[in-house]
Amino acid sequence: MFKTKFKFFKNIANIPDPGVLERDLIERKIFDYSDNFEDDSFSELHLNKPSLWNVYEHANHQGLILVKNVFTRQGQWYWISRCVTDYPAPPNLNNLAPIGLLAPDENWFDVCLESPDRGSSILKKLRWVTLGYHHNWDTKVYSEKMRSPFPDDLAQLCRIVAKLATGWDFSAQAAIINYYYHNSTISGHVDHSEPNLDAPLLSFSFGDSALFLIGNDSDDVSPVMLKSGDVAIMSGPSRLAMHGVPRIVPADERPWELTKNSGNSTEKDKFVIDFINEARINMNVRQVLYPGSKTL
Ligand SMILES: O=C(O)CCC(=O)C(=O)O
Ligand SMILES: [Fe+2]
Repeated sequence: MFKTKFKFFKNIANIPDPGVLERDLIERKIFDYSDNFEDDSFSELHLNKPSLWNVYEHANHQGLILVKNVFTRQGQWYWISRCVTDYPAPPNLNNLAPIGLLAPDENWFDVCLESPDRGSSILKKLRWVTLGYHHNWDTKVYSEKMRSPFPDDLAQLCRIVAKLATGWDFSAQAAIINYYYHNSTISGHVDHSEPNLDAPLLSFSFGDSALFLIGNDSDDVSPVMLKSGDVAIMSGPSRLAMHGVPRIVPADERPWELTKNSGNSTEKDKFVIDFINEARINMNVRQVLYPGSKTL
């Protein structure tokens, strides 16, 4: 059962060797991109040339695509900074305002940077931020009344990655930014809130690694290691698979670090580096609507 495997892999002593995990990944080609995208968007979004990307499909989970080497080092830094400094700002929602730890008009990052006392008490309490159509954690139903603008840069990133890795014309309309610390987990679940369940779900990992578990049937639950810069895509037969993260694993390298940040970095940069050196960030992006629809 998923729960049994989840409990097993929660124990860091049971993390499989990298070689064992990689054995199940089958190399795939990227889709044709020659005339789809401007070269400029690759540099603006800090992406490596697609010829440098490594695309895999999981041998036991058709439609679970893993893409590596998508981002430059600058790119990892850029997206981590967006998630730490910008995306927690209103009108995006977060887990701290509903429990009174932030005012609705406050950005978690500003409070952490400017009010050290309050900041230290909420630093590692930020667990999620939602963008676009806000995920409703109680009803799991999206609503037009709970929608704010979706960031252009993230939408563009998703359009390119989905097209090249799966061939889909993806429209990013909702995202959960998940923040994890050493003992954080996300238990097994299926993401089925989106009216359009044909579109893939895109998941970007930064910072510490995650042991990700996927699979519905007892003998078929597989562990996959998600490292900083990896993109996992749940598409086709894997779109509605049960999945979760039982274990955060300290990163064995820090591909987000730039030499510029090790020396005379700003207060803001220093905060971001200190945060991500002890955390994992996951940008979990969904298309909600069918192509051509503008509202629910
Ligand atoms: O953090 C991850 O890799 C998975 C997060 C997730 O499954 C979700 O936000 O629905
Ligand atoms: Fe999920």
